[in-house]
Amino acid sequence: MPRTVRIATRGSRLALWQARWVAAELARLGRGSELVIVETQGDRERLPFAQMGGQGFFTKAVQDAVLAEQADLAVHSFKDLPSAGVNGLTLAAVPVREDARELLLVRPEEYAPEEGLLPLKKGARVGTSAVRRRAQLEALRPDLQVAELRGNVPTRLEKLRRGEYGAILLAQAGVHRLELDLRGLHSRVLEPRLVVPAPAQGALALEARASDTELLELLSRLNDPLAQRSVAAERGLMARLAGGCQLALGASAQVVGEGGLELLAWYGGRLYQARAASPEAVAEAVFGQIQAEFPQGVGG
Ligand SMILES: NCc1[nH]cc(CCC(=O)O)c1CC(=O)O
Repeated sequence: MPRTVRIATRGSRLALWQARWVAAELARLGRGSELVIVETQGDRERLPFAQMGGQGFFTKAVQDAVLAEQADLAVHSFKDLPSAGVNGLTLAAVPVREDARELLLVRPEEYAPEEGLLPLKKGARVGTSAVRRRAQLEALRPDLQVAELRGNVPTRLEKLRRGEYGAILLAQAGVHRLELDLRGLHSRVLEPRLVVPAPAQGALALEARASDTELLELLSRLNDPLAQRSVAAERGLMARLAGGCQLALGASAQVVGEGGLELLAWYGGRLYQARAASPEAVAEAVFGQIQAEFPQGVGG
């Protein structure tokens, strides 16, 4: 009998949904699993992200559980994972990706389809905690009042329903996976050219110990090459800009033609785009464009 795989995950509804999805995929491959729930710094502290020190608030404790052999497999929202790898762990698979696009949810009284770029009344109060979302919203619609919003996906929706915000901007993937009830709200999925999603948004990262060859071999069967290549391009750009989720960077890659990649990025108030044959080449091409635009240096 092969051993049961212990899956380390955060305890949020979305994280549990994702871990259970991986458990179901493992069951499909004939392997049993159990969940090991880990509380992370991001679950304990409710500070705005910009005020939290370090990186990997949502991922480090989950990785530590695998390194300490309290679990075998870490399941993360890929976009929460810092670019720097962790010694002893390997990215084992990037499964089929959910919709990577952003979703704007609007209360009826703030909805204004005729307002153009975003269907929001002038001066609407929009909730988000991501520096990237704030920067892109302010660039698109300087009239908006962007307000800090923390909490898990269902909590954010609850705060919108209570009227604390006129609208919120979040990942379509989380709302989709949790099948949240959006009745009574206007919802608009935003194309990447309008609001560029975070690198790796909608993708999962499956990490295991580098020494666990038996599990790495099993997990490789959950890898989706299209998801892996698009994420590699987006994160390749993020790594070159030396940033984590605190960086106001949007990046969205598409596999085009015969395995080529197109990468769209938003950084410092403008859009960039390139096509190339590999994730590394397309990340390098867009990085070059950004460097040319910011000769004093980028990142930080
Ligand atoms: N930082 C929180 C986070 N991490 C992953 C997701 C959504 C799911 C995903 O992108 O895969 C979210 C919520 C959000 O941004 O709305």
